[in-house]
Amino acid sequence: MKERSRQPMIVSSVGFLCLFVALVTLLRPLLVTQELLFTLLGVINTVMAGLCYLYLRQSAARPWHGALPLYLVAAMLLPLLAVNGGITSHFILLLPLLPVWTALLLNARKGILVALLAAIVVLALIYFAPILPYSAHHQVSDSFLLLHGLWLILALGLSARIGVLTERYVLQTRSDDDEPRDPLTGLLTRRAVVDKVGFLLGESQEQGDWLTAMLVDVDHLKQLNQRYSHADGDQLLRALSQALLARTRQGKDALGRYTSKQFLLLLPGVDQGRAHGIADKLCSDVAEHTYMVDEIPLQTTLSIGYCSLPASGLHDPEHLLHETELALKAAKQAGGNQVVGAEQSLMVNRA
Ligand SMILES: Nc1nc2c(ncn2[C@@H]2O[C@H](COP(=O)(O)OP(=O)(O)OP(=O)(O)O)[C@@H](O)[C@H]2O)c(=O)[nH]1
Repeated sequence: MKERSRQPMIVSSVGFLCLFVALVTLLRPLLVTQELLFTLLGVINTVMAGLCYLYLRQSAARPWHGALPLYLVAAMLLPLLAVNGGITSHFILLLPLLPVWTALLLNARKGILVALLAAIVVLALIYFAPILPYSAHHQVSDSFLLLHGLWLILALGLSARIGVLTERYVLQTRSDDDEPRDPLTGLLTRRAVVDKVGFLLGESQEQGDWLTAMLVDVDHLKQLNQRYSHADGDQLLRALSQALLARTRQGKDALGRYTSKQFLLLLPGVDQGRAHGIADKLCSDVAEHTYMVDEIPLQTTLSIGYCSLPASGLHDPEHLLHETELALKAAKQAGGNQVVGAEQSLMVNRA
């Protein structure tokens, strides 16, 4: 999902939610007789959504903003379900919208997680049906409740799948110009390249292939900045990012500036053996190269940590990035100018 376009979508969806809840609260008593309690809950929900909307409109984008509307909906929906007959409540029909909405606001993996959580809520509502207030449990059979629950769980599964397809469509149709770029190097920003980890991991698992994540750190940049100048350091970072970019396969690999002096390279279809070869070659090429910056010959070295995950097994993006960071940490601790793979780094960290 696009970093820059997500915030307006979050704000407008919370605004829409606020309007929807306010209208239902106002109009529903005109159409059906209902307890005062529902109007009260509706008013509370409208105020909550309104406050969230005002907050989102006024504040700068934050990484957790995408999750805010989802917490809001959970805070609105769960009390309504608890007092309005649980699984037989018509409010439950809103539940299958959540996974696809999560995929749009966050990512498809979180959408799948929300679908699982919602399925647990459905099962809990079936279990607690006899004690829920206003429950239609006494008017319907247990088998009806189970069938209704099954239908909802299927709808949640379908919604999660639509979320996955939507995310894939957006990522595939996004042109390079739309991607958020780091101003110094022109590479993808940290957020944009981390977004790609989940997408590429999902693709490699579907295709039964490997995915390698490689973190490349520039050694002793502080020393170089102090000896020459920060501007020279900037130029060196630019030259290194171009050297890395030249090694990526267009339309396949992804490269971004992960931290100020670290680059994240994502290599789909590359296993441990190939990853080690690529990293070794990169390390030695950079160490042997002399970069001309303002007519000053500069030399530097790189430390590289990588982690290659096979298609088998359940992996998530956080796990892949964590293992890669550990591998890089091991390479730095061993003195820099070297390559460490995740398995090696685990051995180093255990020792
Ligand atoms: N020129 C330049 N320097 C940067 C940039 N971002 C961070 N730095 C510098 O990178 C240095 C990082 O310092 P350290 O964390 O000690 O890392 P290091 O000097 O590379 O040492 P090791 O990581 O141990 O090899 C600091 O001096 C920062 O000022 C940047 O965008 N441009």
